[in-house]
Amino acid sequence: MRKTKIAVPIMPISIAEIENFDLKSFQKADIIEWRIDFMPQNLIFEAAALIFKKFDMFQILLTIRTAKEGGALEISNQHYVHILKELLKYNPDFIDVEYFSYPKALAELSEVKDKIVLSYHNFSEMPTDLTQRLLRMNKEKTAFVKVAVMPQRECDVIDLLQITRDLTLEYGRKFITIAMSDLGKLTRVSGYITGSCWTFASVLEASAPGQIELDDMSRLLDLFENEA
Ligand SMILES: O=C1C[C@@](O)(C(=O)O)C[C@@H](O)[C@@H]1O
Repeated sequence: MRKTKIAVPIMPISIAEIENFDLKSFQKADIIEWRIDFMPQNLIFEAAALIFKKFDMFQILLTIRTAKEGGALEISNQHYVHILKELLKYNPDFIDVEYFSYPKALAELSEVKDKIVLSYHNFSEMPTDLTQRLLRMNKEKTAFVKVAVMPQRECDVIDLLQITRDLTLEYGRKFITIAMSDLGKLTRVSGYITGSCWTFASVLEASAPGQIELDDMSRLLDLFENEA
């Protein structure tokens, strides 16, 4: 039984693109991450009805990756929370909330704290205060805490592996940590060692540097996590 869940981001920019997704391509995924930030805002709620219907056999993570954290959308706190609150009617399994960029959002979504993946993304570096950030996020007692950072050197990757293991031993399996780019690829398949409980893999296109294609990811996790 695989330990690490595989999340696959989808980034449709039109209704037709949603209708054309081939579900067979996603069979090995556990979670579908809808990257809402790619969808034209006037189509978000029409798209939601289609996505929750089409991917009803998967767990669904809602993510608005804002421009503040490497995403495609400039958005106010009020609008960020409004969209996420409106989409609650589809009963998503998980909701990504950018903790440091939208500090008011968590309190405004507190009724669904058990669905929240509290997140932090840094596409420039692995910040020296990452452990402090993770500890601060952990205190909010959300379902998961997720960071995706950009390593500049090998020791950044090794440090992230160690930080993840240490926090998991101390606070339990609730951390999702990723070092992006090719340099960081090891962190995407090391959950069996570090305790990082999800990984993100790609179908058709990657939503971040270093993502491994879903079929390869599935084979790698089977190799690392399933008893011979
Ligand atoms: O936070 C993450 C992780 C990610 O950035 C990655 O590196 O695979 C991909 C994003 O879509 C997702 O929201």
